[in-house]
Amino acid sequence: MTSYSRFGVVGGGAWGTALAQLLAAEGAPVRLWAREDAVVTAINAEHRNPLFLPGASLSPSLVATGDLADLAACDALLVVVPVPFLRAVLADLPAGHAPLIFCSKGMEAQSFAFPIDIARDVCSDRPLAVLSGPTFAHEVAAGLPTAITLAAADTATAEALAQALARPHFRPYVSTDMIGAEIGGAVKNILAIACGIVDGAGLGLNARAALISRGFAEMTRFGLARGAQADTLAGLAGLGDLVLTCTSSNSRNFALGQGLGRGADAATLMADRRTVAEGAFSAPVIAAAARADGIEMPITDAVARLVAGDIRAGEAIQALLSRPLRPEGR
Ligand SMILES: NC(=O)C1=CN([C@@H]2O[C@H](COP(=O)(O)OP(=O)(O)OC[C@H]3O[C@@H](n4cnc5c(N)ncnc54)[C@H](O)[C@@H]3O)[C@@H](O)[C@H]2O)C=CC1
Ligand SMILES: O=C(CO)COP(=O)(O)O
Repeated sequence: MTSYSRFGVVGGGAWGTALAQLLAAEGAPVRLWAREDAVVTAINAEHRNPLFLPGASLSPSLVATGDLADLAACDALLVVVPVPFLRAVLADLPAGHAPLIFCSKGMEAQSFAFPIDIARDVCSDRPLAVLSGPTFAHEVAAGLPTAITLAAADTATAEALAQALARPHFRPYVSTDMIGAEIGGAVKNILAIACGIVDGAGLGLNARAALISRGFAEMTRFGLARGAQADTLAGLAGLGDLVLTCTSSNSRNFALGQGLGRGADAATLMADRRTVAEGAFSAPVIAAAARADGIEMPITDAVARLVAGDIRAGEAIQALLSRPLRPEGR
């Protein structure tokens, strides 16, 4: 079995930093590329990332760089760049054949591409994998128990990467369903915004449970139509992550929804934010992709219209509640 020991991480936000720390915690050398000079300096000088992962102490074996060329010698790269910026960063990667493991959760505007599709366009000669599941960055950085889906095109690659990433408290479950893992993560971000809206508007726990179930039905309809496996959507990368981020204001998507539910407008909530709420980018994209495919996604559609500022939370809730009654299986 191929083994991987020199990991590089592309992206110095909360999740890239937490994954780099996971791999470097026992002293293994890990290289992390960050876009911000302040992140590179803080990681190398103080072993911290106060911009994106405040409170976490990082291993001295984690070394940051602002130059992607410094990742050329790595034998596997975790790519943790928000999807809207992914294509540009991939185009600047040094040439090589190291596998790319995609950890971002979203769909690109216009192209309707998931990270794996973007990689096939930009750097088709590398093995590709997806790492996705219920994984708050600060918990992984703190060494708390976590399980996650690791999907690759073939079982041998998925098993080799899972073996290299596994730690006593970090358990990757192997899959060959990359599209299922990508769709689970991208759609749950949108549904976390919806659940935050319900919470912010004080609509109660019954409403939240209804949204999680009906949201999962949307995720499943969209996923199956694009070739995802039902087991993946019902697993860690789908339902598992949906439950995590629909029930905690530690989720940036949920917290954004809470603001919308309290009546703030999306533009104000989105202005000047440094951290990402991928669901806000993905909602209009996935809503449009579903519409083009004739797939009903009313919750996703409502979040897309709210984020665009076309409607306020009260109107979105009213529209969802007044939809015609229907059989549960649809
Ligand atoms: N934070 C978390 O707990 C988890 C996040 N994710 C996913 O990981 C991805 C990255 O999220 P985080 O690390 O949390 O980000 P973050 O919100 O902590 O930081 C924002 C990131 O976006 C980058 N960025 C901003 N503008 C950019 C540009 N023009 N070009 C390239 N990069 C730019 C910043 O450098 C920074 O790395 C997202 O898709 C998110 O859904 C997945 C699992 C857990
Ligand atoms: O994806 C996540 C945990 O699995 C993080 O969710 P947020 O991006 O909503 O914070």
